[in-house]
Amino acid sequence: MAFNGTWKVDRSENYDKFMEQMGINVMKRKLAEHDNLKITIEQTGDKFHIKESSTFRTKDIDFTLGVQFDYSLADGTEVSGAWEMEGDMLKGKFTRKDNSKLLTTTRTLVGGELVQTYNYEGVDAKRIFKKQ
Ligand SMILES: CCCCCCCCCCCCCC(=O)O
Repeated sequence: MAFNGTWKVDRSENYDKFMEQMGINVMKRKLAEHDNLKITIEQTGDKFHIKESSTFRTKDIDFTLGVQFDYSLADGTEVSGAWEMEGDMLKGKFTRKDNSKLLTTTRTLVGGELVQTYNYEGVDAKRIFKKQ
């Protein structure tokens, strides 16, 4: 499956502003900018297993496309939502449990890189991952 493999973050765009909009304090944002995030994606049909590793934590996540699940962001913010596949793009819609606001995210492959976009309350960001 196209997303399968291990992806290491290479660069980010507007990620600091996005995290600020999320309410993350400046100290945590500075650390998060250099989190060395690595995700391993294993897709089998509509089921995904994700291994996430960063300077903050390692975490295993299992989800099925279209099925809601709970997830804790690295800063502890809890969200609930689901991923859907639309064409070649993964689209995620997650709702924060603390304030019911929507965080949307997409994953797509562009020129051999995995591009993940984020939107929260009008602020967009991107993180671009290279395959290992
Ligand atoms: C603390 C910075 C905010 C980062 C936003 C991350 C949004 C991720 C949404 C849900 C991810 C589910 C698990 C996964 O597919 O990797």
